[in-house]
Amino acid sequence: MAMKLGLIGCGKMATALVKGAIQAGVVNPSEVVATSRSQASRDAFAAETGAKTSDLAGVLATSEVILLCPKPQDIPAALEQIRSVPQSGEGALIISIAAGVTAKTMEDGLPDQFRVIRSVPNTPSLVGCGAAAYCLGADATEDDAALAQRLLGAVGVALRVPEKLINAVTGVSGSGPAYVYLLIEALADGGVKAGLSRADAIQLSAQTFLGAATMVLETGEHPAVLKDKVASPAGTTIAALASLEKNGARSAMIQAVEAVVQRANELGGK
Ligand SMILES: NC(=O)C1=CN([C@@H]2O[C@H](COP(=O)(O)OP(=O)(O)OC[C@H]3O[C@@H](n4cnc5c(N)ncnc54)[C@H](OP(=O)(O)O)[C@@H]3O)[C@@H](O)[C@H]2O)C=CC1
Ligand SMILES: O=C(O)[C@@H]1CCC=N1
Repeated sequence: MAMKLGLIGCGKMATALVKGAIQAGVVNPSEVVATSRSQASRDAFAAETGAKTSDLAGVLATSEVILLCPKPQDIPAALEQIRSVPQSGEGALIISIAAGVTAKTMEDGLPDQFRVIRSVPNTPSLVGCGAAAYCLGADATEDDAALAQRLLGAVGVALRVPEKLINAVTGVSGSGPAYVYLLIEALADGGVKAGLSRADAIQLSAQTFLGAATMVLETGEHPAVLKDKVASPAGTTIAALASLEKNGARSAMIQAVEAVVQRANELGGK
């Protein structure tokens, strides 16, 4: 069953989610209606997805589920605009994707008839490989949770977590693709330094990340066990691992997640 999906804000993350959901068959473009601050963004979204666009009132009037997708700093204005539209009927489920912004902030800023789910998707949703989590606001129902699970789960893995862990999710999987792109590029740089062409190095590097990630997910083995299977005694890999440890690779990643949690807390007003 397709869902009547609305979007408030249709930038990069919204486009990735909706295109992924359309490809997965959980959303039909003819039942998606989006609004954004600028006409240019609305036009770009319609061209990318085949969805309709409208003003905010049109989105609110026709949608069962609304993805709220402005930047965290733009959420207060978006909530104010929603409040200024005369409401009738039972209201929709609002699924926010804004980093750091709490469910309570959204509930306090929305008319009473809206229910809220707070989520953290990521851009690989575009290719059906998303990693997302969500939590329920005070008035969201189990049916609402099932809807969020169906939408986010159609484009990858979707976990339900308590809200206190949502910023940690942002640190691992919401922002995570950016760290992985940096690592893919860096590994390819190493290959180029050792003589590979840029194109070959990027392909080998990206495929290595894909293969290693697939091994973790499909074998269920702990990453440390899989790592040990690559590292021969007195071999090449252990020399590289020693170099990575010496240069703080592991602690750099842990600190990256901590930095996200701190920034998300700031964006959430903590
Ligand atoms: N990018 C990512 O990987 C992820 C992003 N997020 C979250 O997703 C949200 C969007 O991020 P991203 O897609 O990267 O950002 P973008 O800037 O690409 O998209 C934000 C969109 O919101 C629109 N917008 C701003 N204010 C309003 C408003 N009042 N009413 C309607 N539309 C509005 C903007 O409109 P216009 O272009 O017309 O000015 C723009 O289209 C953020 O809150 C971010 O924290 C979460 C997980 C991952
Ligand atoms: O960088 C950001 O703030 C957003 C949230 C998670 C990924 N991108």
